[in-house]
Order: sequence, then structure tokens, then C-alpha cells
Amino acid sequence: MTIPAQRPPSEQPSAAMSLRGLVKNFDTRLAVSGVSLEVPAGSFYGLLGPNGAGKTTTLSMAVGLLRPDAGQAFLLGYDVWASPAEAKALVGVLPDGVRMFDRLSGPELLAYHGLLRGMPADVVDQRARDLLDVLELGVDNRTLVVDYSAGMKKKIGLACALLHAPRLLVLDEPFEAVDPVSAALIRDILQRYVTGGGTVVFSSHVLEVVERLCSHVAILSDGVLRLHGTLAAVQADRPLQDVFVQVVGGRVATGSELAWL
Ligand SMILES: Nc1ncnc2c1ncn2[C@@H]1O[C@H](COP(=O)(O)OP(=O)(O)OP(=O)(O)O)[C@@H](O)[C@H]1O
Repeated sequence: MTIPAQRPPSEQPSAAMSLRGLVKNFDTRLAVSGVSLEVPAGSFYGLLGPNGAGKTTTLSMAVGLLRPDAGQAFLLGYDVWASPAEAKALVGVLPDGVRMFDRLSGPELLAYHGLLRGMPADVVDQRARDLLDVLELGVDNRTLVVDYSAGMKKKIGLACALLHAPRLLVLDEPFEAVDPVSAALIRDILQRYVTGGGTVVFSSHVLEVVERLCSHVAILSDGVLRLHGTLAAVQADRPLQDVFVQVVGGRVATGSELAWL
């Protein structure tokens, strides 16, 4: 039976991403415990949290890579599990820890992604060249992606996410392992993308980047959304670092740790 695509009531949903009560257990471990979040269209949304907080699990459920035990995820008005083709056509995803087809070169990987998305070959070719050039990966670089450095893998993953000019970008730690020059370049690309009407949701541990870029912030810990809203409201005139430590709790050093070292 074919399930009809559920068109949103409005052609322009005000939320680019809407998460409703997402839950995920891994065996006996509750990784995400009822996360609900509205990401306004046109926002630059930073998802923060300590290691193991549930950021990757939440984003994976949000984009249809991991089936939730409970809850729903809507992307630009489409239920990602009921209407996956419609939802995924509008979204670019940089997943964390998902294997790419890394026995291809960068240009081949982009061509593969573009053609899989049904884009015309000449458009794929032109955009792939632009992306490889801008991200300094080498337009004619025949190195296989498996042999790329960690930062280069991040950048080719970002290029794959951007290739079809999606309306929403969901990026899991896009700044991890990239050098400062590339990070500045990626910040610039993403800022221009949001200025042009796109929406970005990304996870990061780099608070300075979040503070500089984001219009909205959410802080997750132990699978629970602790705080979310506009950057100004979340900060309330405090450095984001202070808010983060206060919200997630922090171990206080006594000075006697690893005394044997
Ligand atoms: N496939 C899996 N099988 C079992 N447990 C998992 C799996 N994926 C994640 N977990 C667990 O779920 C919890 C949340 O993990 P997740 O990767 O979502 O955290 P994170 O906030 O992205 O962490 P980090 O900042 O370190 O990347 C952790 O306790 C992790 O050990």
C-alpha cells in the first residue's frame, strides 16, 4: 500500500524542523528522552551538549536516519517517517560517523550524490566543481575519499549536503577536525546560506562558534532538552560557556586528580 504524502496545511511552514517527543533507547540505556523542539525557518540553530548527551541520536532521528522508539519529526512540514522522499528532498545532511562511499574520489562522490538525487548531470558537474574549488578539495583531485584527512572528509560531506541547494541543512559537528581557515570558510558559507533564506541546525562543542553564528541555541544533557530559545534569551547577558556549565553541571577540579602523572 502506498501511503500518500502528507502535504503540510500551509505551503510555507513556519518551523523548518519540528521534533515532537522523540525517544530512543539503546538496549537498557535511554539515549534521548522525549525531545521536543521547534526550529523556526530562517534560523541558525546550535545544538549543544556534553559527550554522550544525545545530540547525534536526536539529529539522526530528526532526519530519518534512525527510527525513534516514540515521537515524530517534521522537516519543512513533512513527517520524515511518513513522507521520507518529500522531506529528504528538501534537506541536506552531514551525518556523524556514517560511512560514505569512500572508495570514490571527491568528484565521483559528488556526482554519485547528485545523480542519486535526480539532478541533471551538467548541473551536478558545475556545482561539484564550485564546491570542490571553494572548499579547497581540488577540482581534479583523484584521491579516494577513504584516503582523505579527517578534515577533508568533513568538507566533502558538507559538499554532498549542499549540492542540491536544500532549504534546510542539518549538520552534525561540521567544524570538528577542520583547520581554522576552512572553519572560517564554512562559517562564511553557512552565514550566506542563512541570509539567503536557508535554515541551519548544527551540533557543536565549539561554544565560540555557536555564540558567533547562532540565532537560537538548545542545550541537551542526558538525553533531555534542558534549555532552548533565542541566543539572547538563553544567554541572558552571560557568556554561553557559563550558561552551558551551569545547565549541564560540571565536575569541579580539586587539584589532586591524576597525581601520579
Ligand atoms: N548505536 C548505539 N548503540 C548503543 N548506544 C548508543 C548508540 N549510539 C549512541 N549510543 C549511546 O547513546 C548516548 C547518546 O549518544 P550520542 O552519540 O547521541 O551523543 P552525542 O551528544 O552526540 O555525543 P558526542 O558529543 O560525544 O558526539 C550515549 O550514551 C551513547 O553511548
